[in-house]
Amino acid sequence: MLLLDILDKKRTDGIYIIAEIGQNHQGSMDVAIKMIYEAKQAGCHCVKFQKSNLPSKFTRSALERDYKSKHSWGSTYGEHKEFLEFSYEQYRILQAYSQEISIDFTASAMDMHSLEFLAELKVPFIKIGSGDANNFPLLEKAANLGIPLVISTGMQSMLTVSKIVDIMDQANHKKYALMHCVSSYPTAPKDCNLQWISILKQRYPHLIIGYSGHELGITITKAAVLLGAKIIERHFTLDKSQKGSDHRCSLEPNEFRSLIRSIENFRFDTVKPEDILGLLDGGRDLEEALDNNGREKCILDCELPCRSKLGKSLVAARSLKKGHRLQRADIAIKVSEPSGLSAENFFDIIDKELAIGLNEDEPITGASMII
Ligand SMILES: CC(=O)N[C@H](C=O)[C@@H](O)[C@H](O)[C@H](O)COP(=O)(O)O
Ligand SMILES: C=C(OP(=O)(O)O)C(=O)O
Repeated sequence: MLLLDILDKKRTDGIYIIAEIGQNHQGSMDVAIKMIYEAKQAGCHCVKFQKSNLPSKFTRSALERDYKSKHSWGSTYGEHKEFLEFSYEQYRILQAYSQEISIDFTASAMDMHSLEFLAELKVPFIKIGSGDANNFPLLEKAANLGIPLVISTGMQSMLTVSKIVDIMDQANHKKYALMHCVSSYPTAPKDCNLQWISILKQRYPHLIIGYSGHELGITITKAAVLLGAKIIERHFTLDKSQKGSDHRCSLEPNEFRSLIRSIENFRFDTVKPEDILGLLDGGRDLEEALDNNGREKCILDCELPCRSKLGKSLVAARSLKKGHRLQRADIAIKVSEPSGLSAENFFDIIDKELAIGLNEDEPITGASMII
């Protein structure tokens, strides 16, 4: 399998292409099957879905909040997500069809239950999306399962990235890649910060670095490959004009085909940014995408809406009394409404004493604890 060969450094010439079907299937198995077929025809190596167990990923109030958007499939966010979620049985059908036509099949594990389910399905690798890159217990568990991982780093600081690497090291897990990603839909060229691919490569020369892009078009993704990204993930759609948050920044089958054809014709390893502009005949957009203004990887302003909608918080895993000292099992990591302390603080609050009682799913904030 190409991805494993890339992770094992047995192949330095191939680029692994993931078609992120995500929730672009509109809740329809027929559409999902057609998308898998089209992704295979376009030359993609893998189709990827997003698996959530809704009460594990979201607090009750996050599921109950109104979701008024032209992209909404329900009146609450929970109804919307329920409409787009395939069952375990449906996943098995999609996996079997992918096997039949020889395309890799996987999903992002968006909570512990989904991680366990995907491990049971024996997918070739599990994706950890940007929303869970700071979900350290999920990363620990995934690493300890020994399954190859592809971990996105959107909405995260460099400090969080270094913690991800520490967690993988502690578990002695070596089969994983980090994806440069900006969680803004679509990402404006000036926010793409493609040079962070080079920075990740310099900082972690032993790791495979990839790119999960949300920009419009394919030129910036081609530049990511020239900068050394070995795994490419783009959202896939049959028609960009459809209802749904991700269609606009997705690629249609012909665009994927054209991206893959270009990548196959690249005959260089890593190219200097100044040469990429000439090679790709790039204009202003590419220039902006390649310029990170000397910035260290950080959480970008354009990512704040996504972080506030889908970023994970620390919440009470069960009802807890005032005065209780927090233990690992007391803390769950969920999308919470309102939000609590950001998930990357998980280890910092263990053993802290609660200043107030908390009900299950209530956010844990600075004010919840005696410091
Ligand atoms: C951060 C993250 O999970 N992002 C995912 C992957 O890129 C997206 O596909 C979201 O699931 C999608 O944009 C959510 O849209 P809505 O809120 O309309 O269901
Ligand atoms: C959120 C996801 O991806 P990314 O962060 O790479 O966009 C995902 O794969 O579910």
